[in-house]
Amino acid sequence: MGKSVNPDLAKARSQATFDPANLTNYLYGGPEKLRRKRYLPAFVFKELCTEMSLTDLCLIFLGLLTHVSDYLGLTLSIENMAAKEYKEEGFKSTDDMSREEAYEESMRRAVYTNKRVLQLNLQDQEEQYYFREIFVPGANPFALHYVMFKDAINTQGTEDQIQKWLPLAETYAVTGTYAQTELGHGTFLRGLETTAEYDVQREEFILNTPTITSSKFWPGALGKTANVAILNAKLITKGRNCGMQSFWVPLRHLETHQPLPGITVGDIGPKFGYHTSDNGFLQLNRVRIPRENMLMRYSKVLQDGTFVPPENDRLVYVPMTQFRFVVIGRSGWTLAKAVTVATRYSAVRRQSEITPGGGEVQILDFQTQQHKLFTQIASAYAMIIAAKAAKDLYDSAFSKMEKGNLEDLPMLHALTSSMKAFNTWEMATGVEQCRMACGGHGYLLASGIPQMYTDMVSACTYEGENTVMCLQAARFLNKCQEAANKGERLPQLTRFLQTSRLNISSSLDQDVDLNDIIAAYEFRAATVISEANARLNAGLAMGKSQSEAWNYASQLLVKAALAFSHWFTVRALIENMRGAGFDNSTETLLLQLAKLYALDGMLRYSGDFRKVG
Ligand SMILES: CCCCC/C=C\C/C=C\C/C=C\CCCCC(=O)SCCNC(=O)CCNC(=O)[C@H](O)C(C)(C)COP(=O)(O)OP(=O)(O)OC[C@H]1O[C@@H](n2cnc3c(N)ncnc32)[C@H](O)[C@@H]1OP(=O)(O)O
Ligand SMILES: Cc1cc2nc3c(=O)[nH]c(=O)nc-3n(C[C@H](O)[C@H](O)[C@H](O)COP(=O)(O)OP(=O)(O)OC[C@H]3O[C@@H](n4cnc5c(N)ncnc54)[C@H](O)[C@@H]3O)c2cc1C
Repeated sequence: MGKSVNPDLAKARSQATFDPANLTNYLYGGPEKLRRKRYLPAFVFKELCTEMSLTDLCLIFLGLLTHVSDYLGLTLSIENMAAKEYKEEGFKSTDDMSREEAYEESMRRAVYTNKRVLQLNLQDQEEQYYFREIFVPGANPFALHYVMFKDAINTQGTEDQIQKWLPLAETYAVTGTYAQTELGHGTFLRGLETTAEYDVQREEFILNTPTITSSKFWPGALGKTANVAILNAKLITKGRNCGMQSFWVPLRHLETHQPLPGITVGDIGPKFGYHTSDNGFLQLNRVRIPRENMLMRYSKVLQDGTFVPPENDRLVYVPMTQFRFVVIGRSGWTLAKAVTVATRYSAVRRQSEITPGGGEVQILDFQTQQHKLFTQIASAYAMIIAAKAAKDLYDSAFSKMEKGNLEDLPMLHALTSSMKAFNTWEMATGVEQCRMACGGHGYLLASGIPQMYTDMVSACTYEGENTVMCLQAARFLNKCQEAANKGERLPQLTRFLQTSRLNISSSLDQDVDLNDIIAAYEFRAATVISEANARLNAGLAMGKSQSEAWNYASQLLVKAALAFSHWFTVRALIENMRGAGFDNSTETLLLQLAKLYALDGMLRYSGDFRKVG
């Protein structure tokens, strides 16, 4: 039975000047990926919410036959799925639940999806994500398990450790978390106090949180869900502090789920959002783990306690860099969801008149409403497309790193740090704009937008607080500026510092040329980076130390990192829209959207652009 679509919405859709399928296929990576994305959740959702009749099964089976090559496994597993095992009483909204009930509801759904992902043998990370996102729309109690816990094993573990631990994680024989942040330190990792002291007699590490501030605090799933942690601690061996290392630490008994001896663990309490994630605390009272539990891909502790340092002590940070890419990508999709809700609402909401007596109009007809929403549609596209461009850079750099070539690590760290800050701040602002564009109904939890905000705005804090991440990127940009000042060769990504010139051909009465837009953003970034460098050097000239001069210039350094990210985003958007092979009508529209995004950015940062002429 087809759902009836609101006539205003149907009318708005009928006026499209392009075929949405072209765009959807592009965004999801092609018709095949799109079909899988649509099919899997819809199929299993049906399994959840209705009694699966034999007729249903036959229809589905017949329907699947047309894709038998892809879905044979899925089809066959449907047969054994007919059992009532997955009959649920349907989904209950968590909006009216207590935090405890909401956690349990999310846990029920997450366990269900974990089982189905295994039964359907979904190997593709994206497909797993689509699947889970439909059933556990809020914070998933297994979020850390899916991402950072497994990534840490894969990137920090030896081959033997990966062979031993990854199957346990993949089959949920263990449920993991990534425990790094402490009550006293989240940003300043060199300040972490948890220790892992090597006992050469018993070839074990003794893990200890010696002070209240050293208690692990914030890790997701620590409160109730996880029974193992990848835990970061200061390694001490032969009396020497060897810096932060990662360890596989059992937390709870695998059968009883009770905390193990020496472990005090629990939930940190209510939060602004992420209510269905049990962020917790952990205290370790001289807990012993075998030497083999240190993740030793890059650094090692030999039986006699000798520490073998990594080739680059930043490699221990790779799981954070990897997860920053996830955040960069998901920020655009989060905004895309919010602006879809707000735009649809604006097509069906009739309020006030434009022409007196002319009757109430769709609020989408107000230019102010269009400005609120179309700029956010453009921003969502920009972030999604820039994230793809950044990921391509990441993949090529990461494949070099896996062969031992670490030359791109600084660029990668700078790119992930600045883009994570830029995208999450833009996402937070954009989602809130979409909420307000829906008036009172945007304030209802039923709109879905408030939870998107309260859950996802935490991404401005976790995985590297945004200001700190901008300053990290600024370290790299400032070094490049110093090299540019000396006429030295720069990494490809920052060569514009030496070449950018302001030779804009567009004049105000012409339709702006896209190349001029890229040139303007490039020149703005080069100018702001150069100004930050000049302020730093002015601080040094005033007799300040390097660190005092850095602090003196830090506000400009943050601006430099954001201007760099903005340029990277505008360039990626325009270049990808031009080169994507769309039909004329779609390409015209997308380039119009790219111009809207870029010109809106110039208005929002008009100070920078006026200053650079
Ligand atoms: C809206 C979208 C949401 C999407 C969500 C997606 C999915 C949902 C699922 C899960 C979400 C749920 C929960 C979220 C989980 C969150 C998990 C966490 O938060 S884990 C904890 C994260 N913590 C941090 O990120 C800590 C940040 N701090 C640091 O990284 C460091 O302390 C530092 C700020 C970088 C400072 O480091 P340090 O003091 O050691 O050194 P510096 O002197 O600053 O730098 C030295 C040198 O090292 C380089 N460097 C630093 N880090 C890295 C790195 N990662 N990679 C490479 N290089 C690095 C740095 O550049 C310096 O180099 P140089 O300039 O040459 O000297
Ligand atoms: C929802 C959520 C989930 C999380 N999940 C996990 C997890 O699973 N595992 C985990 O280990 N951690 C987790 N965290 C912790 C998170 O990683 C930290 O909160 C984050 O790293 C920020 O550290 P902090 O809280 O100590 O803030 P602080 O660093 O204390 O930041 C406070 C202020 O100080 C400023 N500041 C700090 N250092 C500098 C500097 N050098 N220069 C200028 N300004 C500075 C910041 O900009 C900020 O304005 C989570 C946090 C949240 C909110």
